Amino acid sequence: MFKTLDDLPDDQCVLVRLDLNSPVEDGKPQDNRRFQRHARTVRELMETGHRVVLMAHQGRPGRDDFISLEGHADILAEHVGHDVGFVADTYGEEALAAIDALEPGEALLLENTRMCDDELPEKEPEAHADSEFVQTLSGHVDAYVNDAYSAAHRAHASLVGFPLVLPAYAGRVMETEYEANTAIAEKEFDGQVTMVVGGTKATDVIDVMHAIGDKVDTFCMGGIAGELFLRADGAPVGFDLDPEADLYDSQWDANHETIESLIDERGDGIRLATDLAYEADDGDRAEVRVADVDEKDESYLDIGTETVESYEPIIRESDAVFVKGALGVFEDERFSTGTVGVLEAIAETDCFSVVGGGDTSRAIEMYGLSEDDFSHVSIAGGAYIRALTGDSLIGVEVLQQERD
Ligand SMILES: Nc1ncnc2c1ncn2[C@@H]1O[C@H](COP(=O)(O)OP(=O)(O)O)[C@@H](O)[C@H]1O
Ligand SMILES: O=C(OP(=O)(O)O)[C@H](O)COP(=O)(O)O
Repeated sequence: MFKTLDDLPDDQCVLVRLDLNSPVEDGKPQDNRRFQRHARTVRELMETGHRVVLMAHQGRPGRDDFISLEGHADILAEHVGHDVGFVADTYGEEALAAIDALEPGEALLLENTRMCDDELPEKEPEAHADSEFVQTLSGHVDAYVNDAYSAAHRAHASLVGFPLVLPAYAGRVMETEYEANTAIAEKEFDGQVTMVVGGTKATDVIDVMHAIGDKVDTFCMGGIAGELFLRADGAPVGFDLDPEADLYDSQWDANHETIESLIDERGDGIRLATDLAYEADDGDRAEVRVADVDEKDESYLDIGTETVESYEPIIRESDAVFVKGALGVFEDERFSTGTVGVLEAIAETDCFSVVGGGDTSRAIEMYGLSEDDFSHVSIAGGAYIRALTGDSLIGVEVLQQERD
């Protein structure tokens, strides 16, 4: 097990890794469950008199959601109930001066860790620990807290480097998500187990579908992942109309062999959409049967109504349902039918259910569903699905290693 905030000595300057990676609309981060959950860790550290230095990432370089964390500091402060400062620097002089000036009970958010060159390359923890980023920041703090369970599957510097250099602890979100997801991975179900797979990060899911396959009877597919499966099944869909967007093509290149072998192996255990929705010229939602598509000339933004109706009875007959990723662009009400239909079907049954993903779990409150209707709502997506396979997460592993 790892040490927690209960083991942290008094009066520390703590470097805390959060996961505030959020949906971005018009260049602004959108409030979501991640702020609310991490606020608990931050508030506890501030109110017990520590000096709190926060690190987090947002988006991926080159994407529209790769933005500064300035707006995140304001949203976090609202949830914490105390001011949270912001400095537009990751570990340069400005950041170090701001850290050194912190008073007990104050908190400061550093700039997007992915703006620092040392952060992103996936490397061994030892190599990250030697980086200038980790060595420099470590010299200005006493301890490291990792609260970012939902990013713990990534071997990035801010997640795996610091625990080798500083006394390291798990934050409250790390602790609760780890306990919940480990317990879920160990659960056995008598009846049908269904996994609803969608979202944009198809690679994260497809990577582990073989390993999860033992536990899951039926996969119901949607989102980008679902369209890639349709392509492997011979439909003329599942590629980028605008190659700049790169939602499909590189994920297809990386995963098509795995997808083809999954379809071969599992046959009917993988349910694909039979119809898809798109935006018609008049701006309304329109639907097309997959069998009638000769050539992809629309972006498909949701599974169709017939598909939702075919997934609902599978969910009603299940003992356990896991959701990873939205089945459509639910943020736009016209394309929320798939995601909301599936969530409502789960909410109406008393099956064991987990909804995962920072983005996907937002659909619950957006469409008037209650968190209480699900057994567990995780703010982790890729990390939770990996945990279900029983595999460890690198960010958790380094926290668990005892150091002198
Ligand atoms: N067909 C689609 N085209 C574009 N985006 C989609 C599509 N289907 C789902 N999405 C998007 O997927 C996002 C969630 O996916 P992802 O980031 O992989 O999951 P999470 O963060 O919940 O783990 C949602 O914000 C939704 O808008
Ligand atoms: O949002 C995240 O993961 P998720 O979408 O799987 O929940 C994490 O912040 C990891 O982000 P990344 O997938 O860009 O490495």
